[in-house]
Amino acid sequence: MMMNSNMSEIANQVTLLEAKNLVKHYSVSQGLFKPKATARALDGVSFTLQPGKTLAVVGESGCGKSTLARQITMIEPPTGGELWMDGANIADADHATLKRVRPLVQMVFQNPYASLNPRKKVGQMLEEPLIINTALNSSERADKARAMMAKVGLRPEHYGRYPHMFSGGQRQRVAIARALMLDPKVIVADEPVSALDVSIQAQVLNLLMDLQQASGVAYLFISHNLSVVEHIADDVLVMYLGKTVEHGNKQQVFSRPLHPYTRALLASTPRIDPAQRQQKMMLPGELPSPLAPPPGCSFNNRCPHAIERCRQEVPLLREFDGSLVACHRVEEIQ
Ligand SMILES: Nc1ncnc2c1ncn2[C@@H]1O[C@H](COP(=O)(O)OP(=O)(O)OP(=O)(O)O)[C@@H](O)[C@H]1O
Repeated sequence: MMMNSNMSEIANQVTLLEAKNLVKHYSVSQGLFKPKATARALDGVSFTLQPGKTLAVVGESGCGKSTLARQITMIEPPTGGELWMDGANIADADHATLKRVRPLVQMVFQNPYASLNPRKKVGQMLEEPLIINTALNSSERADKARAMMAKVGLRPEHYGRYPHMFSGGQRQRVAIARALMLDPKVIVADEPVSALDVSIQAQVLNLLMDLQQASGVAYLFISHNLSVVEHIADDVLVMYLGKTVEHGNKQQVFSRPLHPYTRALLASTPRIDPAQRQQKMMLPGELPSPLAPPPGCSFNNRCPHAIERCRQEVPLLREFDGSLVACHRVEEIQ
C-alpha cells in the first residue's frame, strides 16, 4: 500500500528513540593486588520513546538511572546493546553521526544552582547552543533567546541578568529554556524538580507538560519521587540493580503494581489520595552492590515472596496483564 507523505511522516515519528538491551559496565579497581571487578550499572535495558510522551524511570539511588541518562544523552558510549535515534545506532556511530544526532537529545539536571554558570548572563547561556549548532547571526540569536524566555515564563527583559538574580524555580526555567534552544526531540530530565521547594515543583512540572504539548518533545523523566512521576508520566519503567523489573503504563503500574519491588516502592511513597494509600511496607535491607549482585533474581534477598527458584534463576522480562514484569512468581502473588 502506498503511503502519502503525511502518513509516512507520522509513521516515522512513532518512535523517536529506541534502546535495545542497553548495557553499561564499569571496570572498578579493588586495590593494588586484586583483579579489577565489573560494576553492572546498566544490564540490558530496553524501551522506546514516542513524541509528546513521558517515560519515567524510577528506582532507588544506585539502581542505574543516571548511568542510563548518560547513555541516552551520548555523554558516554554504552558497553553493549543498541540505541537508535534518527535512523542511526548511536551506540556504534562515527563522530559525524554523533555530531548530527547529539543536539536532538538535551538534558535538564537536578540542581539549577549547579548546572548554570554563575558568571554568564542568562541570554548568553541561551545563545550558546545556537552559536555552535546554527548559522544565526547575533541579533537573530538574541531574538530566539528572548522568545524562549517568554515561552518558559521568564521576562525577556531579564535577558542580561545573572543566575543568582533568579529564584530556584526561575533558574530551573532557564535550564529548561536552554535545553529547548535547539528544538530537541528528546529531553532527559534527571530529577528536575527535586531540588525545588514543594510549592514550586508543580509549577515547573506543569511548565514541562505545557511545553511538551506545544512541541511534541519526549521526556525521559528520571525520579525517585513517585508522586512527581504520577503527575507527569505516561509510562513507567522501574529499575533495580541495572535491570528493568517492571515496565507499563502509569495507570496500570500505580493502580496494580505487579513486581514486589514496585509494590514496596509505592508503599513507601506518601500518596495524596487516601484510596490509593496502601499498607506501609518499607523496603528491608539495602540495594546490593552492582559488583556482586545476588544470583538469580537480584531482588531475592529483599523480597517477601522469594523461593528457591528466585535464588537460582534470573527471571526474564515478560508480558503479564498488559505490562512487562521480571518476576518468577508474578502469577501467584497477585
Ligand atoms: N563511573 C563509574 N565507575 C564505576 N561505577 C559506577 C560509575 N558510575 C556509576 N557507577 C555505579 O553504577 C551504579 C549505578 O549508578 P547510578 O549513578 O547510575 O545510579 P542512580 O540510580 O542514578 O543513583 P543516584 O540516584 O544516586 O544518582 C552504582 O552502584 C554506581 O556506584
